[in-house]
Formats: sequence, structure tokens, C-alpha cells
Amino acid sequence: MMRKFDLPNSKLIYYERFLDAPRANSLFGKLLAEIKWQQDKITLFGKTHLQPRLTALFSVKEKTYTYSGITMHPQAFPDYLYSILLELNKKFDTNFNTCLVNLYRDGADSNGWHADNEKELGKNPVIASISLGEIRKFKIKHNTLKKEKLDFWLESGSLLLMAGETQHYWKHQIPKTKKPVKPRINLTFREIK
Ligand SMILES: O=C(O)CCC(=O)C(=O)O
Ligand SMILES: [Fe+2]
Repeated sequence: MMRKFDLPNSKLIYYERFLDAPRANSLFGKLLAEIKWQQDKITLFGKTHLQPRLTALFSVKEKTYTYSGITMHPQAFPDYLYSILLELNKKFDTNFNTCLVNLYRDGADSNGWHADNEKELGKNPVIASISLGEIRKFKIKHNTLKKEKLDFWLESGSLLLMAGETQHYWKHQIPKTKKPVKPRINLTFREIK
């Protein structure tokens, strides 16, 4: 099933079953076991804390990627991840060259309100975001139109495509939850210019 959200200043499409369950499960297991995860320190409003999730950056370029004051050094793509990048570039006619991976270990891990609007991503970034493992809530809100906001669930194997002006007009987040939840891995494919 594919769901196109009809939102102002945004192109947002959700593909519920981009990867079938066996493929999503095996990819999840591989990434969890094989990735060299890191937990960076971020400084927000003058206070330094550890980011509430683990991350890793893969790129075909050696260029570092900086966001929220964190500079990440890319690792080389493992074949099984690079093949997904190629698949996406074919399907969406994109030029993804980088994948930022997030591991939400439990409900205390999260990703605060932000837009993926770094200069290196170009004017209207296209981001393909694949979810694996535990289902988590995704929230998106318009920067100025207060009524424009939306929550939905990101299921294992799903792909969320954010494109057009989305990153200029909207912020998104993965909130914490008090419910007992298992780990979730998210892959966000991007093009670093
Ligand atoms: O985990 C997610 O689904 C969102 C990740 C995200 O927004 C990001 O890494 O920029
Ligand atoms: Fe994001």
C-alpha cells in the first residue's frame, strides 16, 4: 500500500511494505550485529548531552557530514546496504550516496524536532527513510501553519519518502515512549552534494 499525504509545502509518501518481512528481519539482524555504532555528544542551548540513540554514517564519499553540531565520519558501505541504495536510486531516480543509520534501543531513545536542511543536502533534499524492527510513531508539523500536523506509525519494512519543500516548511521527530518497545533501526538515504 502506498499513501500520499496531501500536505501544504510538502511531498510526503509512505510505502507500507517496501521490504517484505523476511528481508526486513534479516536486514535488521545484520545491521544490529555488524554496524560499528556510535553515540555522539550534542550541544543544545549550551548544554552538552549524549544523543538519545546510536548512529552510524555510510557514504561513498569520504566527506564528513555535520548536523546539530556533530561531525560524523563516514564508513564504507557494506554490500548489502549499498545494494539497497542502488535499488532506491533506480526506483526514485535519485542520486543517494550516503546513508545515516539510527538505532533506537528502546522507548527512551528518540529523535527531537528537526528538519534535514543542511546545506550539503542541496535546495530541496530528497530523503528515503526505511524502518526496521519495532514500530514507532513519527510526528511532523508545519513551521508556521499551526493546524498542519500529523502523526503516523512507521512499520518495519516501510519506506517514507520526504521530498519537495518538506524540509523548509516542516519539522519531524520520533518521540520517546513509556511503552516497553524493542529496538528499531532507521536508514535515511540522502544525497550529500
Ligand atoms: O528514525 C526516523 O524515522 C527518523 C530519522 C530522522 O529523522 C533523521 O535521521 O534525520
Ligand atoms: Fe530527519
